[in-house]
Amino acid sequence: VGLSYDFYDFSCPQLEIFVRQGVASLILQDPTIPAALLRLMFHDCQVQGCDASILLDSGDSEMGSSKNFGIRHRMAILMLKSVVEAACPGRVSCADILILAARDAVALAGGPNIRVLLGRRDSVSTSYGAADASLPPASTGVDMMLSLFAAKGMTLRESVAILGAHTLGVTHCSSILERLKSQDSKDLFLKLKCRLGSLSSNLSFVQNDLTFLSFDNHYFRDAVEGRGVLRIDADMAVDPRTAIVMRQFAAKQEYFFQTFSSAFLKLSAAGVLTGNEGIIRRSCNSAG
Ligand code: HEM
Ligand SMILES: [Ca+2]
Ligand SMILES: [Ca+2]
Repeated sequence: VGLSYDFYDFSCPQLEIFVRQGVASLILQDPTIPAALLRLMFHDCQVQGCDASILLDSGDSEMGSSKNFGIRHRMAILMLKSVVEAACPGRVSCADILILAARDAVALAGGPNIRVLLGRRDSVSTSYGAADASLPPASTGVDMMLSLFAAKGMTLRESVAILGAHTLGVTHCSSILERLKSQDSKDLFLKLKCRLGSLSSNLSFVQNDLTFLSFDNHYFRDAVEGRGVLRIDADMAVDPRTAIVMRQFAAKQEYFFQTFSSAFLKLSAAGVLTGNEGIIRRSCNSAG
């Protein structure tokens, strides 16, 4: 696809060190940063590929889509870019910095150390309509999830593994209103956590798993025991296609880590701009 492991070996040999150290120092200020960076990567890659389109601040910004509710810390990438830009001016794309930051977020939160391909270029434009059409709604079920990730070349187990990203971070109660209103007893624990009254508040939230600051396989253990937070988390534990894989990941963290790593590579390489396509933005929030 035009991506390679050694893309910046000559043009910016210290790149991976800059990003790793930058993410590490951000985590000292806010331990929930890894969750934000990992979701940011998914929401970038899902809309016209991993091209840093989510960072553009034009009037028509992707952030205007309600599907991007809860996206945090886009500024972190702008900060990392300014560190990189000081040493390697005009040479490193925002899209690659975003992928490296997400990869480092996973590793620094205790997950696998994923080797990623580099050489992506940044988009010159985007639209919030594109984001609205391509991002999955909070109510996504197993069928839609599987076709979404099959389109990225993922196998069934890779699709289940990439959802293991929900081992990090939080879900706002306003994102699970359907489950909070249902009469189903399996949704009771969420009602207790969100407490009626503040249901639609943007301020109340639940942890995605018991260890929401650590990248581990607790997400799968929780889901298998009926404590999945989002509909997709809960449904994957009972759908016969995905339930077996969920139980395997719950039992064996190393197997989850390996499968997550190959899924991450596929997500981060799908539909990217390379070569002379796109540009290298000087500042990540504007196409210049
Ligand atoms: C069908 C697929 C998916 C759906 C429907 C989905 C949906 C959601 C929703 C609704 C939230 C909560 C937002 C909020 O209320 O603040 C969330 C959080 C999150 N998602 Fe997903 N997601 C999906 C796949 C993914 C993937 C593939 C990744 C990463 C590779 C990911 C990473 C995250 C993370 C880390 C959070 C926590 C964010 C934070 O704490 O700031 N998700 N997801
Ligand atoms: Ca994008
Ligand atoms: Ca966890």
